[in-house]
Amino acid sequence: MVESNSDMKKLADKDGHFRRKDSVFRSFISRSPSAEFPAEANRYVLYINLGCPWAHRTNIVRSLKGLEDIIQLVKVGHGLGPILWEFNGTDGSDEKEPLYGFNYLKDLYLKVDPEYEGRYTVPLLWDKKTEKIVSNESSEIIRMFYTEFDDLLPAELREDGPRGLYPEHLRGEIDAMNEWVYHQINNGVYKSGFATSQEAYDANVYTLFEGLDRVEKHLGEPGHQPYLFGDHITEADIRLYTTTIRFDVAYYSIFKCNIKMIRHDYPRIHRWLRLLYWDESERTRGGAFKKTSTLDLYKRGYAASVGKVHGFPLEKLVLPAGPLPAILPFDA
Ligand SMILES: N[C@@H](CCC(=O)N[C@@H](CS)C(=O)NCC(=O)O)C(=O)O
Repeated sequence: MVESNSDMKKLADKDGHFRRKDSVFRSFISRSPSAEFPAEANRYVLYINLGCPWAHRTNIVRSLKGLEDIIQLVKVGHGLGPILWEFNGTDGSDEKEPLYGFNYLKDLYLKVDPEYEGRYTVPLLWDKKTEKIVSNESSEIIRMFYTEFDDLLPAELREDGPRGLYPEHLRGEIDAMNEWVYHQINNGVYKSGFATSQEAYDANVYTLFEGLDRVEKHLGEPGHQPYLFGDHITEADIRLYTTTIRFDVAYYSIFKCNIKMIRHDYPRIHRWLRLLYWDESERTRGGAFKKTSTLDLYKRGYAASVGKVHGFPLEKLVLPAGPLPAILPFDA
C-alpha cells in the first residue's frame, strides 16, 4: 500500500506536468531570546538527504557559516520500499532516527500533526525543545542560518562581515536572479525529469536550457566573476550550485535534460562550478561545497525517484556509467 501523501506516482498532475507544492511549515528561528524559536546551540536538528538539492543548500550554508557545532545534522536515506525517506543506513543515514528511534522521516511530520496531509520532504528543521517542526522550506532555512545565530559566531563569520551571503546592496539583484533560476533551472530539471507525458516534457525542457544560456551570458558580464555577483560567494551561487553539480552526472541522463552538458557546452558555468567545488580554502571554510557534494549518490537517488514515479522496482535499476570523471579538475 502506498500512502497518498508520500506517493511518488502522484508527483505529476493528471496532464503529466510536475507542479511543486508549497512547503507547509514556515516558522523562523530568531536571535531574539523571547521568540518562539530563539537561536540557541544544541537545540535544533537539520534533517537532510545528501542527494536532495534543496537540502544541499542548507547543508552548504550550515558549513559555510560554521554552524556545525550549533545545529545537529541528521541524514536520512532513500526509502527501499514505497515511502521515500527512511532511516535505513543508506546515503550515510542512521539505522534509526536518533531522537525518537523512528524508521521514517514521515514519523516526525505525524508526531507534530497526525492529520498532516502535505508531502514529507527534506530538508526539515526540528526544534528539540518544543518538539516542533520549525521549517521545511530550504529557501527560508538558509536565510535564518545567515543571520540568526550570529551572536554565537566569531565576527568573521557573521552576515554583517565581509562574507555576508545576502548583502544588502545586492539583495534586489539576488532576488531577481533567484526567481528565474528557481523556475527555469532548480525546479526546471524536475519539470523535465518527473514529467509523465511527452507534452509536459517538451513544454519544459527547452526553458531549462534557456535558463542555463542566460546564466552563461550573466557570467560574461562585468562584475559577474568569479562568482555570480563578483568577488564574494552569495546566496545566488549556493542556489545555482546544487543544481549544476548534479547536472552532468544525473539530470542529463536520468532526468532527460540532455540538450547540452555543463562540461561541454557552458564554459563559464563549468569554470564557476569547479571553482566552488574544488575550493578548500578558508573562503569556503575548508571546502563547504566539496564536502557536502556526494557525486556518487546522485545517479542512484534520482534513478530511484524516477523509478518510483513510473512504478519501476528499485532492485531492477541499471545506472548509467558516465560521465567520467564525475567532475573534471579545475585546470582541465
Ligand atoms: N520547497 C522545498 C522542496 C523540498 C523537496 O521537494 N524535497 C524533496 C527531495 S529533493 C522531497 O523531500 N520530496 C519528497 C516528496 O515530495 O514526497 C524546499 O526547498 O525545501
